[in-house]
Amino acid sequence: ANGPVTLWARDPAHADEMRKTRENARRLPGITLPDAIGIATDFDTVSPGLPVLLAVPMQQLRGMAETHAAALQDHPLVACCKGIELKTGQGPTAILSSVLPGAHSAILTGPSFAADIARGLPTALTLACADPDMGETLQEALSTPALRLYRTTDTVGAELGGALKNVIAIAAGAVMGAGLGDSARAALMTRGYAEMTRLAVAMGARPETLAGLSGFGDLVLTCTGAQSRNYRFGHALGAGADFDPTITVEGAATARAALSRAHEAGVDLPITAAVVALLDGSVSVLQVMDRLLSRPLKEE
Ligand SMILES: NC(=O)C1=CN([C@@H]2O[C@H](COP(=O)(O)OP(=O)(O)OC[C@H]3O[C@@H](n4cnc5c(N)ncnc54)[C@H](O)[C@@H]3O)[C@@H](O)[C@H]2O)C=CC1
Ligand SMILES: O=C(CO)COP(=O)(O)O
Repeated sequence: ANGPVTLWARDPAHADEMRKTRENARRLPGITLPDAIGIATDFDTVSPGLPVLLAVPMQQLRGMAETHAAALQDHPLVACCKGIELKTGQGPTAILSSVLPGAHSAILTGPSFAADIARGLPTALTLACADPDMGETLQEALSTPALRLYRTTDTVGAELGGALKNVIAIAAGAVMGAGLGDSARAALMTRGYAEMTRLAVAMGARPETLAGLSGFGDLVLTCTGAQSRNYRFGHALGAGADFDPTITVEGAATARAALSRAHEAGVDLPITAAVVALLDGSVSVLQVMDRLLSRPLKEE
């Protein structure tokens, strides 16, 4: 809507197909790419200074940034991924700073299914950037009449909200897949939100960021929206059904990464620990629920 925009793809055959059909049939079927979107396989065709949005899975962000470091360093960088890197415990903006020292980076996160945004449906997101001036510039450049961006300088809070809600969404899906009911899901979402806030605040986040779009907002969407891959993956786990292993499910690696960060910080994450146990296959959903329900009674 604010074009022109260049869509970069690493696979030349896929880029050619999208140029011919004006559709990304593999990732976004049924949406015609607007004329203002050009398709490139060469990063160098993007004019220096224009923001680059990095929409790759979390565990691939470092490798992608390293491969294209020379081309990326002249651009403001906006990470669109949600998660914590398994091998370092870092979030997207810390990864970009470590690969590209001196790079200006931000994170775009919040409740949004790509297919909804592509259809022009109303959506509100969080743009987090430590540099307030750059945050304001990006907020204006990326907002459209249907896509409303709120800004914050709390990158830690925005990143952790987006990362941790995926873990809780797996748990919510598992509860529903196992037939434990809407009330159980509501309990899990609420205690999950407490857990997300506990870890994020221990990592330096502001609690009000977690209460915003990037935390609470995205938790609600992902734990209730059938489009969510994390929710659907959890649902399959709970129902004992198969799930296509090629689908990106960010919460799986992030659950493990969050748990090790929580251990270091001395923070208790019972739901995240339960998700990791489920992923390991060491317990069933019913055993996990029994464990959670039999914890000592305490104040809310
Ligand atoms: N799909 C959605 O509705 C939303 C996705 N996100 C986040 O965006 C991130 C990406 O998700 P999706 O685009 O949905 O995943 P996806 O799996 O559908 O697509 C990821 C794309 O990245 C490419 N890719 C993977 N590794 C790469 C590498 N090393 N170098 C270059 N390209 C690489 C893949 O070929 C693919 O085109 C995730 O962290 C997700 O949580 C955030 C909000 C909404
Ligand atoms: O982050 C998302 C919605 O805000 C997309 O969720 P999934 O990755 O679970 O599909």
